[in-house]
Amino acid sequence: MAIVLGHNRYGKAETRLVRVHRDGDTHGLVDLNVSIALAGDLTATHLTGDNSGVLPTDTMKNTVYAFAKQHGVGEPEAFALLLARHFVRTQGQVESARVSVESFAWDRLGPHSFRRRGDHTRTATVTVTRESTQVVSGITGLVLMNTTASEFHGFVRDRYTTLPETTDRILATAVDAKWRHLGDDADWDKSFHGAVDAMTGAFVNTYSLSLQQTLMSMGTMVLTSRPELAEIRLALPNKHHYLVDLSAFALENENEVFIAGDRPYGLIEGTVTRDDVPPATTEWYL
Ligand SMILES: O=c1[nH]c(=O)c2[nH]c(=O)[nH]c2[nH]1
Repeated sequence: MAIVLGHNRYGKAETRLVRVHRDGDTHGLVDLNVSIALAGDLTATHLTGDNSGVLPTDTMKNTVYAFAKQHGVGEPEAFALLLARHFVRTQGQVESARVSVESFAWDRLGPHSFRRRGDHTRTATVTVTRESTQVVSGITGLVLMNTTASEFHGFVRDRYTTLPETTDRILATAVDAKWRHLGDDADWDKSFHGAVDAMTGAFVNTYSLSLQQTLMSMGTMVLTSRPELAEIRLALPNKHHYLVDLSAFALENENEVFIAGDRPYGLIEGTVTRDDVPPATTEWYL
């Protein structure tokens, strides 16, 4: 009996690419998850660990980011073809390259502001006692991004701080918010949509020096435009987008090619309150 190697392939899975196409102040946005699998003569590495025919998966990831800079990113099919043909053309030992792309759709909110398409969840929690009624409305999973108009600098530096200061970064978050109503007979739909529009508008229109500042601006806009609301609690994950260092490939990255980070993420939380209203009757945001 002989044990033999069967079908095999390898590659880099789930390279998260965000490509910003800058046309002055107006930006385009492409958000992809790219997976690459190469197959061919890979017997040696499996049988003896001879890697002379193994293009590192790390290189495949780099190629995704470098091609995004060099060629831009249009339709997912076109970008996948570009990558797959490159690996087959340049690597003689590669017989087949499979490139799979997931493309996340974003709707435009402004020249450089976007909302990720897809469902967010509207929430409502009411607490009734013999003495009181409390209505709390909210939203989760409202994903927003500004591709510029966001800076972060002047922060504390200690011996463990490596974060560079920036005057131009992506600011992205998935809004998780709850807000407390003063009464129990509002026009709930109108109030909900008004609050969401106010939050979204504040995110889009605030030139941000920190996500904390943006949080305050969102809460303030909701309370100033919705007199039926007493306070709002916001939990904003800072969905980090890391600038890809393309200098090893003699390419400049002028805030165009980003790694969409998954975790860890910053989590900025805060309550914004009107100071002339009765306090909550329960721990309303838990
Ligand atoms: O807006 C931000 N606030 C922070 O507190 C923080 N911390 C960090 O690393 N990046 C950021 N960004």
